[in-house]
Amino acid sequence: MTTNILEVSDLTMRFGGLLAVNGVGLTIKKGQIVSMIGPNGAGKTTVFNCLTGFYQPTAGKVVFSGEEIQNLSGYKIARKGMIRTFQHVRLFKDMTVLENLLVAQHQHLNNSLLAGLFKTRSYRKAEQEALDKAVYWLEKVRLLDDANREAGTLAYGQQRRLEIARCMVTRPSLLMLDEPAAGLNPSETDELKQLINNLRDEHGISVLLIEHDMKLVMDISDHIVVINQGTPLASGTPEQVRNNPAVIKAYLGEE
Ligand SMILES: Nc1ncnc2c1ncn2[C@@H]1O[C@H](COP(=O)(O)OP(=O)(O)OP(=O)(O)O)[C@@H](O)[C@H]1O
Repeated sequence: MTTNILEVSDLTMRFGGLLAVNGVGLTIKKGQIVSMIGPNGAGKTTVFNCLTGFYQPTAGKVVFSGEEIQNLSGYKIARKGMIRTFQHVRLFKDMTVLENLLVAQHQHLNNSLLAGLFKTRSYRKAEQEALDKAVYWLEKVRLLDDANREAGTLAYGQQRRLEIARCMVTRPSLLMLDEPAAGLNPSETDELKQLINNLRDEHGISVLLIEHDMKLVMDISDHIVVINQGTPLASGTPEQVRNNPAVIKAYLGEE
């Protein structure tokens, strides 16, 4: 049995004349934290969009939990356990913090309209489980005291944590975070690092991270993939990537 949760090979995405992603490959083993780095416009978010079904890749193969998914819709891929956040926070800002987590779970529940109307026993049980899970994750991301606040009134760092909780209530096996540290101060970034490590260590989650904060990337990653102008440039451990002259020139040298 494979220990790889994700195997991507020759991933290519073309927008008209622009080759945004050109033959990218990456592998994530179960329980690994893998980061994808590269200069602005390198194609990182486009890779995310291809993996999660927002875009249909022009070419390439994506195997998730042993199954090819490159032709599936985003909805089906999410139900298989690949869940992402976005570069810019996307919460239901007029709903409360708690409601955000309940809505996320309803999108994954299989209850019929009739079961909801008549509030059957199985419906009530599912509702209670959803509530318990929301409370569990709110505690984990230190937002339980804010459960009844409108999500839009939270500080930015709290909104970022709520986004992660919203992913986690759907029980993903692969969590994909698009620049989760953007806009966070150093102590919030440190807290984020602990949270991501905890998701892996206590919940067995694999993580794919896009991030520009090099300290976070170097501290947290088991493996790093570097892309430049859509093309794979290097991959390896943080140590190997940090010392790779091509990476230093293309990316770190820009800092
Ligand atoms: N829907 C689209 N249509 C046309 N071009 C696109 C589209 N999405 C992305 N691109 C282009 O693809 C290239 C890669 O963009 P992408 O956002 O994936 O880079 P990135 O590495 O995530 O950048 P950043 O670090 O700045 O977020 C860019 O040239 C971008 O303009």
